[in-house]
Amino acid sequence: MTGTTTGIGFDLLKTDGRARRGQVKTAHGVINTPAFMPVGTAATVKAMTTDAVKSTGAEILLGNTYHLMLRPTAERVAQLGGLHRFMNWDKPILTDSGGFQVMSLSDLRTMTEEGVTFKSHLDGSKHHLTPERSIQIQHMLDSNITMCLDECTPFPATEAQAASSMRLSMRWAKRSKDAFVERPGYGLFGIVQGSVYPDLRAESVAALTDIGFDGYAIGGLAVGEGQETMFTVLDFTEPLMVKDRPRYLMGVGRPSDLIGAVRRGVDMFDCVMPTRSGRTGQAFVRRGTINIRNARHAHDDRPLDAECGCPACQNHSRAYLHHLFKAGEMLGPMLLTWHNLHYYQDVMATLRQAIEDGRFEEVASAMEARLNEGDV
Ligand SMILES: C=CCOC(=O)Nc1nc2cc3[nH]c(NC)nc3cc2c(=O)[nH]1
Ligand SMILES: [Zn+2]
Repeated sequence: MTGTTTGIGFDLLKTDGRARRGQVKTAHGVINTPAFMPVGTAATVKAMTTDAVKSTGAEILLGNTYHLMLRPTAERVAQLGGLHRFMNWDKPILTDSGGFQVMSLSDLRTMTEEGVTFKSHLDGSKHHLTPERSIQIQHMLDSNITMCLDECTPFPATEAQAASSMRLSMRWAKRSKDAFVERPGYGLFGIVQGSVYPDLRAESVAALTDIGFDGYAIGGLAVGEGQETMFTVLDFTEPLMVKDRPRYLMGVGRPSDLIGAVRRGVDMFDCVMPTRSGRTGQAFVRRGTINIRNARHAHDDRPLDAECGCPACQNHSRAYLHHLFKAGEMLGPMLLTWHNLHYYQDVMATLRQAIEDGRFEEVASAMEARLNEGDV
């Protein structure tokens, strides 16, 4: 393959159908895949200490370039030794390029061939984000896995809109690659775009593969298209992707999304669902979801999930968690966040083991059936 970077190692240990069991090797340690990455937006996984995050089984965190460039700035984090030291997380970190969050969080932004100009949602200050600047920021953060600056094509988009958006992202991918400083144990991922159009997705995969990246993310999904469409796009995109590099599906998802995407050959995931919804009182459990604020939990002495080894399920009842949320106690969001992240890691560990044992389909379909049992 032309121009392959060698920063990040990837071993494909076993496959079972299209499901893959592998290991991503970085300067800060190994990531067992399929892997779920908790989102650590502003150098913190909200409501969790880094020890707590480690106890859930997470082996890699996601940091957000957009937030960190605005506050405390990449220069400050670099001055303090990089993001690992700044937040006391010594395992791998993946940072996003900022593109997606600029479009979803900032106001008054303009996109040009050069990059994106926007005003901070914090203080209205003006900022420019180009592929070169995004790569430089992620380098200053000492990110193990850097993401190209891309444009997440909005959904829905016409084929013409999706084509021009994807082709801009491909030009930015080349500029990102040219700006990236190669280091052993550090890598750069390209991002496949093309919306729901097979020819555009194929063109994007070919363009990125030709440039050569340590891994390939699948962007432009989990943007309102729905699970069925997302899986259809994976069905015609994944077979075109090289097998010896990790695949990363951004912004995904609920447990059923994770299971279906692992079945279709995805290795890495990130999503705010377990943390964000944990803070609002929604717990993900093996049989579906529980909204702990619902009155029916007020006197329920059972744990959220009897099979869960997390502190919330080991030490507390649903009634107690219900009380904490009703009382607005900060321990409520902490415990539900902890539970959700622990459960998400249990889902990934179960899928990894199932692939190793050659029982993926049996295990995955049993998990999917339980998720629909309801009456949790
Ligand atoms: C986070 C890793 C690096 O991301 C980027 O630098 N760019 C990028 N982020 C995305 C994030 C997404 N979240 C969802 N749903 C919640 N869909 C997403 C799609 C994209 C995308 O197409 N590009
Ligand atoms: Zn639990």
